[in-house]
Amino acid sequence: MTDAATAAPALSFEGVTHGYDDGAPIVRDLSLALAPGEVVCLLGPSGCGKTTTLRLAAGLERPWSGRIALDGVAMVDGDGGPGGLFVPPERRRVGFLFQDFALFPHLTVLDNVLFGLKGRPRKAARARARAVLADVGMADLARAWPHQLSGGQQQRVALARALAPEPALLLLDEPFSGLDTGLRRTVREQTLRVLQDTRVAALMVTHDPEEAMFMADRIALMQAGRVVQIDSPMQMHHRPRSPFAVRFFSEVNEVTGVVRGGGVDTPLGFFDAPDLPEGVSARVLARPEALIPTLSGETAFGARVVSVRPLGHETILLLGLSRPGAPEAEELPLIARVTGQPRCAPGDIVALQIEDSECFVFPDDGG
Ligand SMILES: Nc1ncnc2c1ncn2[C@@H]1O[C@H](COP(=O)(O)OP(=O)(O)OP(=O)(O)O)[C@@H](O)[C@H]1O
Repeated sequence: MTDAATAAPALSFEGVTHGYDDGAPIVRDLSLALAPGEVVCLLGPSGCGKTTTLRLAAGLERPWSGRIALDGVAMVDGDGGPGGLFVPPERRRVGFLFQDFALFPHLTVLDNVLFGLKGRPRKAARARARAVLADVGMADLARAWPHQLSGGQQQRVALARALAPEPALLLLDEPFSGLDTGLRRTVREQTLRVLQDTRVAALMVTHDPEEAMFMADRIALMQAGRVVQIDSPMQMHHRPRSPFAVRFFSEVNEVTGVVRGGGVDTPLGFFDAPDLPEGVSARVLARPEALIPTLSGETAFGARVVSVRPLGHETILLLGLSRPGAPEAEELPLIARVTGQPRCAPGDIVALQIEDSECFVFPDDGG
């Protein structure tokens, strides 16, 4: 067995519930465990409780109930009452990286990193600060002031400062959202490399599915205070467990039908549904890339091209699926995403083929 399989989790939440003031709970009975060195992204819509979860791990909030442990050592246990265990933030070995970096403007890069190393012998602290600045590729700028640095460089210094005290866990809250698109990609890659090199476990909040897919060993998808699915990015993509998990990652086409003969017949064709009982209503979610339009192909479905939106290496097609004899106003609107630039134009009729591996069938329970 590997170390990761035998060691205590770097962070664990067991049945943690928390809210603010007397309001409804924001985090609900949440359980989650990060293996040593693992990067987990908390992903979910605005207000679902991601930042609250991070603040609970940091000790900035005391939960109403549940247990939180770092490296197997309890930090919080109990119902939040005076008798329960609660280790304050400064006594948890946790580093933070938040979106506005907040470097101290009156301290040099080196002194910013040294700030987190107070209490260590001076010489050892300087050696550690220089080593961690080298890890993030900022050794040459140790004497610079924050205002002399680009946004990406400032972010790397903030990362060095967070990692300098050798935290057991790094907490990142939307750390790249203040950066513009090109820089964000570069800083994201550098940050991931540093996390992998230092093997620190990290819990990162993001609302950007692409960022979570890129950064995470596992994605914890949150909805209304609960983790509704936790899986690797690939599992999340190939085996979404709910309509919510499909919809959160992209726009989707949705059609419904009733299960008959082991499958469901819909306007987009017949889909196998071996796990659903006969006679129940089912909902099929087809990602835009599941719809493959061709100008000449043989298919049961003809769709009218409503608009063509080139995105560079991909094109989004808005289509209208007609039923024989039905007026245009009753067309079913569909969205397709194709690689490159198709040769069709608005008004063309295209034949649609459906790629089943990008379609998912769920019971239609209104969710
Ligand atoms: N200090 C607070 N006092 C009262 N309510 C709060 C406080 N902090 C957060 N909330 C509420 O808790 C809910 C969840 O907030 P939280 O910041 O955890 O969500 P989030 O998923 O991180 O959202 P976002 O992506 O918008 O940052 C929101 O409705 C928010 O208004």
